[in-house]
Amino acid sequence: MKIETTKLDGVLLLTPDRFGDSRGFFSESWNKRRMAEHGIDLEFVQDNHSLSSKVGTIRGLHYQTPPHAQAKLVRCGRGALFDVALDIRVGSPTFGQWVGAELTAENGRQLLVPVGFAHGFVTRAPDTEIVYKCTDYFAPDCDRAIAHNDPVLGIDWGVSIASFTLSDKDASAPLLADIEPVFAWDGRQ
Ligand SMILES: Cc1cn([C@H]2C[C@H](O)[C@@H](COP(=O)(O)OP(=O)(O)O[C@H]3O[C@H](C)C(=O)[C@H](O)[C@H]3O)O2)c(=O)[nH]c1=O
Repeated sequence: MKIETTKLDGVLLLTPDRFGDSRGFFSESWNKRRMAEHGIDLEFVQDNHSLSSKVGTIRGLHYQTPPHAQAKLVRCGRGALFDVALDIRVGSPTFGQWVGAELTAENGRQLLVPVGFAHGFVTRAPDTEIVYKCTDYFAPDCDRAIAHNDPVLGIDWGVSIASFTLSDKDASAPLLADIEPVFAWDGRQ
């Protein structure tokens, strides 16, 4: 397992080992005990799986508010996507900053998105499937969105396309400056 830090505290890139043979490969995509040995102690309760047919489909940026805030461990099951985590912890030295990583079925990379961060992705291949683990259950009343094209955030999705494919919710999501602040930075670097 390779674990890489990012410029955002707690947002990690994980690359599980793959054991190849003449049939293909085997990989443990999540191992609670091994992750705890690396100081990553998360209790996942829900797995999500979505298919996005078109290149340039954006889902996000989303988060759930307390008491149902979610940390997520994201990977790509088929195709390719660019996954983004955005710091929305008020008082954080990296508030409003984002990091992104290309996750593909081929590279097997995973992005760990802690509580206090919004999450979104854009597809970079047709029929891309994302699978991710969540530390709390879906709570529609706590479901929130931030505009993928907020000019202050300046997220470079890395897909040159005339128009992205978005849900109505995402097409009308508020700017970061207009959301209700619900996460506070805990002061640890
Ligand atoms: C998130 C979720 C949705 N749903 C139902 C609600 C809707 O009827 C349908 C589609 O929901 P939504 O349009 O919110 O799906 P996405 O746009 O893929 O949302 C997700 O996209 C970004 C990338 C995320 O990180 C979140 O997990 C989540 O917000 O699935 C459920 O039944 N359970 C769930 O956990």
